[in-house]
Amino acid sequence: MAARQGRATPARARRVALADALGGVLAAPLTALTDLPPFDTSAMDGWAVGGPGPWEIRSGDSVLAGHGEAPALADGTAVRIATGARVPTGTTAVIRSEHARTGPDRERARTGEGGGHLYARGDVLPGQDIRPRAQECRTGDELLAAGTAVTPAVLGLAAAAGYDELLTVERPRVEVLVLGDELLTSGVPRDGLVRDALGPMLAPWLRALGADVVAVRRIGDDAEALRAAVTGADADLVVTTGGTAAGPVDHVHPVLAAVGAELLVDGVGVRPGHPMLMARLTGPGTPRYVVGLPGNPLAAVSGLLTLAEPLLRGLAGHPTPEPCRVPVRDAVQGHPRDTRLVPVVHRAGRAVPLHYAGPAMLRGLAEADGLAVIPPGGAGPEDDVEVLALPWTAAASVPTPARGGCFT
Ligand SMILES: Nc1nc2c(c(=O)[nH]1)N[C@H]1C(S)=C(S)[C@@H](COP(=O)(O)OP(=O)(O)OC[C@H]3O[C@@H](n4cnc5c(N)ncnc54)[C@H](O)[C@@H]3O)O[C@H]1N2
Ligand code: MOO
Repeated sequence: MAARQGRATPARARRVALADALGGVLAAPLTALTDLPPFDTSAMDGWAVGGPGPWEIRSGDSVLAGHGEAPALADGTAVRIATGARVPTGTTAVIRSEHARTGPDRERARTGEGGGHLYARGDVLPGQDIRPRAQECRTGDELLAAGTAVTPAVLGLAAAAGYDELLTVERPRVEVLVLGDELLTSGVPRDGLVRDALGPMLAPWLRALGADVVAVRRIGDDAEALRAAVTGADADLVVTTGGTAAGPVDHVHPVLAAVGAELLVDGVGVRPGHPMLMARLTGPGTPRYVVGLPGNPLAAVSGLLTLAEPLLRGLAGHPTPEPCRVPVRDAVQGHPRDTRLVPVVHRAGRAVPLHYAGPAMLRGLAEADGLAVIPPGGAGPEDDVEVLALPWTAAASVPTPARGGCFT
């Protein structure tokens, strides 16, 4: 549902300099602005030759990379050429320096004129060591599809193909509203107050998911302040933390009802995180979304991975990744009706469940590289389970074709 909503929302595109495009997503196909190579190019340092040898060496002349077009090469002649240089018209092959020898011409030697002839040490095949123009692509060829993630390699290809800027999907703008009167922003817990663990965690996490986090605001348990923050946010997505349950100061549901938001998800069968929600705010412009994360920190992460991440992925134009399935090393207790998410770490091709996986705990998660999806009733040793990757480990994971799983 979250992924579908994200994909259905029209993406905004913007032009960015190559140097600023890393990590973005192509908003349009990357088509070649040039043939590649743009001209017939020597692949080796050596000799450009015309026709069959031996060849008379064109003296006083070398064809270098980056130079304009050299004079045409007549049949039976050769000229020194460097790797990357444009081969002169009339060139039928390039011979590497180590595959040729030069010999003074008898007549020139006799007259003391110098110069000489070039002899191949082996067979010379027509076209050898010439990279023909457009070998890699022709102008207008589609090199990469819209939706491709901009990696360092994509930047290199785009530059080679003539781009100074790329059209990328604008990063979804996200505001984070951290709710709760009991939260401290520094020091150790005291007098019933606890440290805000979500503010410091969510902004970088959301950035790693491709979001532009425009603000992290701390709001007490104050319905009016929450209403003002939700309606006044200049963002595609507002992520709230805490206040999703039905306690006396849990204001998320009443505020969403008061502002006429449409609840798309109102609680899920997953532990921790069952009170998570997603809503759409209607109004002028593109739809804005609210994802309400429960206050318990691991419950918040559960909502982050299962609601906010797929929504953001859709809004940012990222394709949906293939699910990873990995065998669990140890039995994992399940919930009788709901799915459980359990922090795991990959060891020797197995997902090892970690301790300290309670809804209010981050100790297991901080050591984890994924969250295993444990079906109702639990999983036995060696059962294959889906593992949700964490953004900082997802980049390092590779699919294993045999089982379709992912191992870091
Ligand atoms: N009667 C019921 N009570 C609760 C239920 C239920 O089904 N019936 N569900 C529980 C579950 S499960 C969760 S999860 C929480 C969700 O509650 P809220 O989203 O309303 O969150 P809060 O009440 O605001 O906080 C819960 C807990 O988390 C701590 N918290 C909140 N924000 C932060 C933060 N930024 N950093 C660290 N810790 C935070 C807060 O102090 C509370 O301890 O509801 C249960 N109750
Ligand atoms: O959903 Mo609660 O997250 O079980 O802690």
